[in-house]
Amino acid sequence: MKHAPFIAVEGPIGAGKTTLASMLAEELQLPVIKEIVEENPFLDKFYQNMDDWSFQLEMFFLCNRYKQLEDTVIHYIDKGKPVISDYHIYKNLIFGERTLKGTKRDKYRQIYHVLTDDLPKPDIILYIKADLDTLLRRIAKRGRSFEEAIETAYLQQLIEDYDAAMASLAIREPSTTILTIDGNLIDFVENREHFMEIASRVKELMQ
Ligand SMILES: Nc1ncnc2c1ncn2[C@@H]1O[C@H](COP(=O)(O)OP(=O)(O)OP(=O)(O)O)[C@@H](O)[C@H]1O
Ligand SMILES: Nc1nc(=O)c2ncn([C@H]3C[C@H](O)[C@@H](CO)O3)c2[nH]1
Repeated sequence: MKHAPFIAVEGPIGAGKTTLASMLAEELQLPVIKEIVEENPFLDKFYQNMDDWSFQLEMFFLCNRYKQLEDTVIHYIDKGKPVISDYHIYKNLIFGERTLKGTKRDKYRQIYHVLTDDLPKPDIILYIKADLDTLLRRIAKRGRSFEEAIETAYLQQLIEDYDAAMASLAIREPSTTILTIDGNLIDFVENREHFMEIASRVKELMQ
């Protein structure tokens, strides 16, 4: 890889994206971009009633991430500096396709493409896969009260949506390297060797 890489960590809710991105940033001495969660005024309402709140929520996430990615381009990518993010804006489409219906979904798709088609794609995506039991355990461990209302069927659906989206991305974006991490077997939090294995794979990819 000749230029400074743009690295994104992806995976369904609670997979460990923020945790892994922060650990890698420290180990590899990279700046880290984290998604904004606590200031989101719609998330709580959305988990109580998805049909009523999905459009507001998806638009809020999209605008926030668009701004964050614009800043990332200005401060890092255009200056040739490597950076790691705990999400990729592509996740908006994964969620939007799942939570929106009918004309709102059509409008959202169009807005998504207008905003993002010319933005840089990550060079490396670390895709953390995990099964439903693992995700439910981690979401419970984190203990955000508004996430108690997450339905298992929704989470299971997202696991499948992520798998399909990553498979399609691998075909459409051959310049993005996707490194899949089995989040059920590889415990980068408790097992230092597991973490160092991931860190050295990323270092190799950055060469
Ligand atoms: N490999 C792991 N082993 C044990 N616990 C983990 C592991 N990865 C993450 N956790 C824990 O699981 C919880 C969720 O992790 P984290 O917040 O990093 O997930 P996330 O993918 O960023 O979530 P979200 O999709 O909501 O942004 C945290 O409490 C974290 O400490
Ligand atoms: N509907 C929807 N669309 C998104 O783009 C999106 N991104 C994150 N989330 C939810 C997952 C966690 O609860 C919490 C923190 O990641 O926010 C989303 N929900």
